[in-house]
Amino acid sequence: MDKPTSLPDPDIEHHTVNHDTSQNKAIKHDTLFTTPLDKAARFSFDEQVVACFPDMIRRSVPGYGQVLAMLPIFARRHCKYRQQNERNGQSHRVSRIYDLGCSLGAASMALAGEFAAHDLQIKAVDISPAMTTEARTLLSDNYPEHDIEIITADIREFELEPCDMVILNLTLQFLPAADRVAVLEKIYGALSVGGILVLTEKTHAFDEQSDAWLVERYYDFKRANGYTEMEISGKRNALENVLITDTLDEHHARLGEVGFERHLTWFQFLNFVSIVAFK
Ligand SMILES: C[S@@+](CC[C@H](N)C(=O)[O-])C[C@H]1O[C@@H](n2cnc3c(N)ncnc32)[C@H](O)[C@@H]1O
Ligand SMILES: O=C(O)C(=O)C[C@]1(C(=O)O)C=C[C@@H](O)C=C1
Repeated sequence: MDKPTSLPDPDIEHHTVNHDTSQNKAIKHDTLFTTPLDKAARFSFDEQVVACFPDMIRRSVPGYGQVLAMLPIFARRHCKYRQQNERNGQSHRVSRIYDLGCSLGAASMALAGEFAAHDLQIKAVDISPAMTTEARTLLSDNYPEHDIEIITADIREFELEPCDMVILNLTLQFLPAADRVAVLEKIYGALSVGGILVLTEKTHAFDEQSDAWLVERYYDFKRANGYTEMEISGKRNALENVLITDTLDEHHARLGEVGFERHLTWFQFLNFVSIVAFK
């Protein structure tokens, strides 16, 4: 029997793959780590990663599609059209949402797909020009009527306007540990009362044995999605000191420290978690 190349993920087709095929671009299969690489080579969000990113993230992040699918559901409850927006010379009220570390804009697309164009203003920010160039094309091709701005910037230096929802989907883990509090403080300061931060991260467990079990089952997940031993170890090396995980407790402690009174883990799949923090 043929081995499956990926585990089924009920929501993923709708939220990522379709958007790429809509512009008749074949999604490149992730083959980045199929050949031995220089051990010192670091993972970076460059053109090569951009070309296969939808396939890579779908096969590498357990629950990615489910998390994206819940974003518009959370937005309906927490975005109350609080921000004033100028468009076509007219002023009206919208909900402002930030997608920080947007990559190809999958979270923004999940939101745009479930909201009328005039209800949302989305600002999607990423430090990688390769990502934002492609995201701009994808978003404008798929949602030409929506108010979505794709910005190339470092979220550590980027100023946030008042907003109702902030998404940090697998982004905080790529910031130097020392910079994480300041970014979360800025987000807390920009959110309106009633607004939310959705923080999704890869984590490690404090207890070594539990962590070893989670990591091994995560590699099993990758194997089941068609990755070879060489690909798994090549990516692990490349991500070392680039993707730096915290424990779930550290995330909650930090959210409390910056001012969020209530924050809860609403999703966990192996070592990947998503937290919602309420202002
Ligand atoms: C795993 S990807 C995020 C996936 C994306 N949020 C999604 O839902 O598909 C991490 C992204 O964070 C971006 N990033 C890393 N450091 C950043 C920074 N300081 N400022 C802005 N973006 C950053 C990377 O360029 C990369 O595109
Ligand atoms: O492949 C891994 O080990 C991962 O941790 C997956 C992960 C992530 O969590 O951000 C790492 C890099 C790519 O951006 C896509 C996903």
